[in-house]
Amino acid sequence: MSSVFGKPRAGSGPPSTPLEVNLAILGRRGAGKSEDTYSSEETVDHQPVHLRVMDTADLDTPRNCERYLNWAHAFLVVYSVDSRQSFDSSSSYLELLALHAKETQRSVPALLLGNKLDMAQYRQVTKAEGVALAGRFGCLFFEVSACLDFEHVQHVFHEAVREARRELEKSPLTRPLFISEERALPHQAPLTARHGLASCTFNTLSTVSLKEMPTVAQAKLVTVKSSRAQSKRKAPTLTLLKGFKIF
Ligand SMILES: Nc1nc2c(ncn2[C@@H]2O[C@H](COP(=O)(O)OP(=O)(O)OP(=O)(O)O)[C@@H](O)[C@H]2O)c(=O)[nH]1
Repeated sequence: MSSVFGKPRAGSGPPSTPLEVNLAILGRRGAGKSEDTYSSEETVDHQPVHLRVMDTADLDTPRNCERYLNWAHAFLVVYSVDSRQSFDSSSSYLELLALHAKETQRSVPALLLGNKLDMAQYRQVTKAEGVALAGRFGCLFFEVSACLDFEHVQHVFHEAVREARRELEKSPLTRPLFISEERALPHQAPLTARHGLASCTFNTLSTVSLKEMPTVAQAKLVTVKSSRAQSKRKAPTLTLLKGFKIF
């Protein structure tokens, strides 16, 4: 799989052109996903990758799913190994993704991730259960500790990129839909991208419409931001995304 990366492909432009990958992180609140939308320049198997990560913040079940279903090239479904509820939710997300794939005839890879492995003494979900759930939906499975194991978390993100890329190569003409419109709630000022990606702004989203994804120069990446999320971002939590050095 890794040999695919870093090699120029017919019709794919110069090798230095970053591969653009949208990754949506799904899961019940508290699973350790963090909560925000980020961009990051990564190198995966010697190839530059412009990775956009949309972290969602559903309370317990999937909601307002259109914002990521048609946007993502890959999904990371996260639960916490010390939370049975979060595991049950991850099952709902995988079912949702499977249904969407069936309806749209578009296969988008999903990876199942059991987080908080450092809390294994409080496990409510066995590794075998994670493996079985992933097997049911045909996705890769990992257990990690976002707090303690940066390398492994990075590996998971890179695996997601590889999976996304493989699908993109299979059907390069199938471009994902893109959430293009937003209407910020009054009194909530837009947040600017931490890494200065001019094409991204992070605002509160109240309405969405879907279009074909524009080129990156035109792109305006938005996500749902709750006021809770905005206040949370100041909290010094150790999270998956922080572990991934997107900050
Ligand atoms: N022990 C442990 N705690 C973690 C780990 N990852 C995240 N946490 C903690 O779990 C709590 C929830 O993390 P968040 O990143 O807010 O989880 P979330 O899934 O985004 O949840 P919401 O923000 O509520 O949507 C925080 O206190 C984190 O510090 C981990 O690997 N191990």
